[in-house]
Amino acid sequence: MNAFHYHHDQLQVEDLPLADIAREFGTPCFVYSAEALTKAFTAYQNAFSALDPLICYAIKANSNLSILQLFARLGAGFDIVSGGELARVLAAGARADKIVFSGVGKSAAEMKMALEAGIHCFNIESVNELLRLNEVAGKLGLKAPVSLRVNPNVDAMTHPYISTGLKDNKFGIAFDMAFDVYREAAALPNLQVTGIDCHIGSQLTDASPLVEALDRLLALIDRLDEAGITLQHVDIGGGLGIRYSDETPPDLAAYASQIEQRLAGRALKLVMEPGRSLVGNAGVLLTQVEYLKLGESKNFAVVDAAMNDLLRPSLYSAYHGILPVEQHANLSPLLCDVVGPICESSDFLGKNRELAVKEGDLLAVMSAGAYGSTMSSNYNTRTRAAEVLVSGKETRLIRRRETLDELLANEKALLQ
Ligand SMILES: Cc1ncc(COP(=O)(O)O)c(C=O)c1O
Ligand SMILES: N[C@@H](CCCC[NH3+])C(=O)O
Repeated sequence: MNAFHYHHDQLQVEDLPLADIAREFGTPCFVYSAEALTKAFTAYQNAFSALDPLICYAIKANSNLSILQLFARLGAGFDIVSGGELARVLAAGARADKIVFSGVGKSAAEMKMALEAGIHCFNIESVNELLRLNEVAGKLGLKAPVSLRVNPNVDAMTHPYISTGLKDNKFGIAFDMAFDVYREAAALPNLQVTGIDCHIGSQLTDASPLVEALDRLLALIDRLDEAGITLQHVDIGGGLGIRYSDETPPDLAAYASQIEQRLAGRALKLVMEPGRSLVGNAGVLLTQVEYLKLGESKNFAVVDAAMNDLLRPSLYSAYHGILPVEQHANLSPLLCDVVGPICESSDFLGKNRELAVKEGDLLAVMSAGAYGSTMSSNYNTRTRAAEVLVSGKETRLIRRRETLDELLANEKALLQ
């Protein structure tokens, strides 16, 4: 059964009505199912078990410390993109040697932090980054483990803003330049070349571009091997999509078997960086209808969550299902846009939805576990939402709702 399901007319998470959570913790509030998170992670472990991969959860999707801790306990490694994310995973109890560090703009200070922590490897995205890391490692008297993030120029066939593996994207080292950059890396004294990496985009609903990218990497790995540069791991990134409405995400077992076939007989450790597919459908954003506003050409359900809580609809015109927490059989549905209180026309969570709701009702914005709370902001001086983790009937507040005092503190202290 889906972790979020109706029991009679009540939408529940696991064994608990979402209405109970709203009553206890208020709205807007992110609610996550521990069971759904666990199932998503173990599905990866099971599908790829023959390869014994290092599954590095990409924490940009959801970096709540309790969620990181849950994954760490299941054996996850982590993919990070900043010193802040490094601090988070270490605070959650991650093993440093299971951390990979991606991103195009690593500062010297971030490199130092990660070197001192002893991470698994740096995914290097440019020649100048390579030179900087060599210098930073040299000053510390350390050798930095590196893998080059290669841009394979493969079309991920996803939204242009979240496509990362094409020539025009800022990410990775161009495929045709990669061989020479590897030779440069191998000649630098404070680096140890250990692997290769790519990540071509997010919310992929077809796995074939991922497999095509791997084929390109394997050809390069063979060429490097002939030149005396032998890699120990191949990191195939993340990117597997989830169902937001009617998409059919790639089948994990079928994807795993294609990877398995390609890695058979090779002494290469598999590393992966899934984000969305581990957390996306394990969370919802719970919100309350403040007003129903009936207009001439449009109706609106004005709710207490907004684009500052969940930016995806505004940023990518992304679709998220919106379900009433209590179903009313005798209420006629209203065709409306579900909008927040923010002063932007792009502040919507859903458009043209048929909802049988009245003021004061609760709504669940579905599939909000990934890129929800992590992309939230304080726009319009709105405090960040609470986050609650549910297991069976048990709730755990895993992030307190931000207070206005906390929000103002950094400025108040400097008032003249
Ligand atoms: C380098 C890197 N790895 C992994 C991910 C995780 O991707 P996804 O959430 O699509 O699995 C991202 C985000 O797209 C990324 O930029
Ligand atoms: N933030 C995006 C995905 C980008 C992934 C980061 N590389 C989303 O909500 O879909």
